[in-house]
Amino acid sequence: MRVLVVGAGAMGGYFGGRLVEKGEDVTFLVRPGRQQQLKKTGLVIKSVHGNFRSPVKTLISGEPCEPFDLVLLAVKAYHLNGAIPSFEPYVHEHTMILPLLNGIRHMETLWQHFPEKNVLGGLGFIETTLNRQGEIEQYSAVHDVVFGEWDGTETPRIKQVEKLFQGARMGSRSSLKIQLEMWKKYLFISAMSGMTCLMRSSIGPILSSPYGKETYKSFLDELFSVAVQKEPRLSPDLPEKILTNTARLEPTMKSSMLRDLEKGLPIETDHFHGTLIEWAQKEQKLPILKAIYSTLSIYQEQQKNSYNEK
Ligand SMILES: NC(=O)C1=CN([C@@H]2O[C@H](COP(=O)(O)OP(=O)(O)OC[C@H]3O[C@@H](n4cnc5c(N)ncnc54)[C@H](OP(=O)(O)O)[C@@H]3O)[C@@H](O)[C@H]2O)C=CC1
Ligand SMILES: CC(C)(CO)C(=O)C(=O)O
Repeated sequence: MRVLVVGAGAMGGYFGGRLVEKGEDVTFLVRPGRQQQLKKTGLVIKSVHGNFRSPVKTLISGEPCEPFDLVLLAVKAYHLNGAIPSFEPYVHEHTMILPLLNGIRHMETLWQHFPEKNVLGGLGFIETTLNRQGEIEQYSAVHDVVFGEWDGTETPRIKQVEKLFQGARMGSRSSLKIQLEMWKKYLFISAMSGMTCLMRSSIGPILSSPYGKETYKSFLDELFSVAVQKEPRLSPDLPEKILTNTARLEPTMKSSMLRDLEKGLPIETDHFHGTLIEWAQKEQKLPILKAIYSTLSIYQEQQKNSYNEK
């Protein structure tokens, strides 16, 4: 299977790199800066599961290339609109697009540009970031990809994707409930990114702080109250379950949004928190969600201004 990884960043670089390590036919669609870096150093993964370094095939949008069988989409939500025209020419009738972005709203964006049958549902569970040298650093035990048909059916092409990932140094599984799994991760990550960025801390100290757990649960209840209107199949005990699972994480675990914020990079708060506020009913108060979104919007404005000044 010919694979195009769109976004050779923290997550795309990691999973794409693991496929290269397995010997799969992988090309990375990159912009010129990242291409230079990859040409110089190769793709470098520094991971708790073992390091890897290798030259990789890169493609700059516009260069001629046959369409791919699978597009592994791993850009940030705020880059999606810019990225779509750059990989569109390499998508044909039978190409599967597997988005690994956090959130839900990117699905609507993809359906506006591609036939629905081309787009799978997907998730990446991993804690990874790019360091100053453009190397991929991966920290905790989890490093899994989950994928499935959006309509929950079992298809031969999903079996092909299963085969692609099997034997690579990473976890992978298909899901017949990918919509629900994406919603659950969306609530989990909205809560985790919101709380870790608000409190500027990894998860352990937040949950053991005086009102940390209580605030976390109230925040999850707010997020759930909006989500369940869009996806009524979500179970009422979901906030409690997410809190329990969050408390089991390594205490040092940070959200990728906090890692980006610490580096002064843009963040996905519009995609996570802003979307939920937009989807809420007018009468829903959502005090914690609005406080977190406001806090992160201030950061976002300051980040844009400091970037413009450079
Ligand atoms: N990092 C993590 O631990 C996890 C992240 N996620 C989710 O995965 C998604 C990606 O996050 P992450 O990997 O951290 O992001 P990164 O910023 O590390 O990587 C994104 C990459 O996309 C590239 N890119 C952007 N636009 C284009 C384009 N038009 N053409 C080619 N490449 C492009 C950027 O390249 P350039 O160098 O050119 O800017 C960058 O390297 C997000 O939705 C995030 O929430 C989910 C689970 C865990
Ligand atoms: C919490 C984590 C690391 C889990 O995959 C994540 O999705 C993120 O920070 O973007």
